[in-house]
Amino acid sequence: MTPRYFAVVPAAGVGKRMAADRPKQYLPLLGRALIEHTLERLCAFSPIDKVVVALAPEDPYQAGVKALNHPRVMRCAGGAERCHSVSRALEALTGVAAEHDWVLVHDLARPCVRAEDLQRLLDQLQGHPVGGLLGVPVRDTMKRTAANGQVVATVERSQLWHAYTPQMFRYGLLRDALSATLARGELVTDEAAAIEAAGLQPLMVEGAADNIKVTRPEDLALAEFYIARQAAGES
Ligand SMILES: Nc1ccn([C@@H]2O[C@H](COP(=O)(O)OP(=O)(O)OP(=O)(O)O)[C@@H](O)[C@H]2O)c(=O)n1
Ligand SMILES: C[C@](O)(CO)[C@H](O)COP(=O)(O)O
Repeated sequence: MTPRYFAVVPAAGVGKRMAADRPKQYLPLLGRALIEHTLERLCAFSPIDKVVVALAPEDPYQAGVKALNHPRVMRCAGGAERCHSVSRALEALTGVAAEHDWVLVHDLARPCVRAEDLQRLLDQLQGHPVGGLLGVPVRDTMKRTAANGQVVATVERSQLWHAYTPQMFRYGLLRDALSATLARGELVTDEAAAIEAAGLQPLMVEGAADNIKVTRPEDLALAEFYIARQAAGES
């Protein structure tokens, strides 16, 4: 049976590292809240049937967000950590997604994601037994330090990647791997880590480096720069 595609969007963070007057998903980006950009891109990608957005239960800002009223958007309550928010969004798909359907987990905080990268993920994972994620190769020399800041090693970088999102896995596999991880009392910062903990190997799919996560204040200007470059047709 042809699998369907669902997006899960963790959007319940408080943006501590942004140190702004509101959660970063509601900060202006080119005149619109950041959340509008990310959800608009996901809703415009036609293979995606539904977008489940995990929001903070007490979030007073969501009322003004146009994209949250898109017919394909569902909302659910997020959790204390990103992995809890993802787990709750997967629960919200119970009875909606079939076990073999694909779930693309994408950070709300990544508004620059390109449609061509979403399509590349679908194309390259179509027949893959596990699933995978977008990422970019590390470009700098990588060092490991001790707690005191002293460099203890140079890490061989030819097989090192920055893990990005979306991270795309079969619904049943991701749900079970993540719930097993959480049941062990472990926290993971991405979905691939839960899949790896289940002894499986996700496929890394190289994507555009401009699919950045807006984390710190300077990232807002960077995201605006990248979105403007994309609009001008620059790769
Ligand atoms: N309990 C949480 C924490 C984070 N997120 C979401 O996970 C994505 C990536 O997390 P991050 O960039 O760390 O966002 P914040 O947790 O808000 O940032 P900070 O760590 O600086 O507070 C964001 O879209 C964020 O909204 C979430 O849904 N639920
Ligand atoms: C999922 C992620 O964006 C992959 O790099 C990253 O792990 C999120 O980390 P955060 O600390 O929750 O932003």
